[in-house]
Amino acid sequence: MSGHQVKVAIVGSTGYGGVELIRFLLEHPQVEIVSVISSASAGAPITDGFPHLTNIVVQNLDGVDIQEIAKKADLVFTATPSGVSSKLVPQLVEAGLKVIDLSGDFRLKDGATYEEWYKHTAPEADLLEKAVYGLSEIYGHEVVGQSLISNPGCYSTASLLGLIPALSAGWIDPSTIIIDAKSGVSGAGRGTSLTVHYAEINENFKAYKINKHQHIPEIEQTLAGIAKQPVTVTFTTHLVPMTRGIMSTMYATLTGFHTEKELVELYTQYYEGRRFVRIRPEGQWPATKEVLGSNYCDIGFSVDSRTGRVTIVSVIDNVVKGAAGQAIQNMNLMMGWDETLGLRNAPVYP
Ligand SMILES: NC(=O)C1=CN([C@@H]2O[C@H](COP(=O)(O)OP(=O)(O)OC[C@H]3O[C@@H](n4cnc5c(N)ncnc54)[C@H](OP(=O)(O)O)[C@@H]3O)[C@@H](O)[C@H]2O)C=CC1
Ligand SMILES: CC(=O)N[C@@H](CCC(=O)OP(=O)(O)O)C(=O)O
Repeated sequence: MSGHQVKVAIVGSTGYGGVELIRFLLEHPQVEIVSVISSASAGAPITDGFPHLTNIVVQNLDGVDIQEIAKKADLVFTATPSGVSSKLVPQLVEAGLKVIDLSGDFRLKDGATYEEWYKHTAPEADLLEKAVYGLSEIYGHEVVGQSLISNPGCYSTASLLGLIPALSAGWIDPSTIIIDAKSGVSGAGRGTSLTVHYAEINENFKAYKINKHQHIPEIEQTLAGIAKQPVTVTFTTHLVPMTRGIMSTMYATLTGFHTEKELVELYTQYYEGRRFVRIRPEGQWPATKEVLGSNYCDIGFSVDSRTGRVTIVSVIDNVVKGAAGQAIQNMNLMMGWDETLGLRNAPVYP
């Protein structure tokens, strides 16, 4: 497909994930955005809700009309809530479109597990089977040439990229993993709720969904595939009064004696050639601002010889590597392009 522009439509283009897709796709050399779609604001200019796009994006928002989308586009990003994607995606697939879904609806292979954690009706089993889980650095080879990609969760991306090399090498005991994760409030989407109300979150720091977060089964499913045995994790999420960024701080017992230098070498080797994962040298840990606005995941380590545990710190921008950026990375892989196309910007600093 590399000879011509791929025509892309975005369902959910009035949300944070959708608007971030637009920002990156405007710079993508192989893509033309042919339709930006909203269920609530069809017919209005996108600039009504997003004046920062004035003069950059001229399109009016289209409604959700599968046949119209199929006439215009080759590929669709569904940046829609869980429970919405499960209904839209089958129709888009049926219409012959390539689909990259940003919601949690197609990540879990077992429909009953999905229904337990998401409280929505699961998609049909054949589509769950067909959807490729697009954790790009780990399963990018499976994404190539596919037509339905399920983009990973934001917390899951930061946590899994930080854990997989050590687990895969057998260096950590899979039964001892604890993930302590924090997110900026854009992770909750653009819809207003009391949780993200300024007066509730400003100068506040709170844990939520402890042991109940919907990314737990996604993380466990993936880690079990790597460890080739069932894995359970303790997972706590927190809201931080900042706009973007996720930090997953993770703890696990080492199976043998390994130094920080060895961990740096293991991870550097594991992610060799993967531009978007950056391993910090010994004694350095990443901060969320060091990946802001970029598709990078930065990872650092500390080994505690007193306890025999390793601490792994992994950071991403939730809206980029945790959503729109990784979705575009998956489109690049799906199409057989360089995975970095449209995503080469440095983080925003300060
Ligand atoms: N924000 C983040 O950091 C991350 C988000 N995600 C996931 O990505 C998806 C989008 O998230 P985000 O952008 O933050 O969410 P937002 O709440 O900001 O946006 C949701 C979008 O979905 C659209 N929408 C809602 N209902 C429907 C419907 N019935 N039909 C069509 N479109 C609909 C809304 O458009 P309108 O109301 O105009 O119709 C809006 O554009 C979600 O599944 C989320 O869980 C995943 C990882 C990270
Ligand atoms: C801060 C915040 O609320 N973050 C969201 C992130 C999850 C998300 O975006 O939903 P998916 O399950 O589709 O990945 C949450 O914790 O539920």
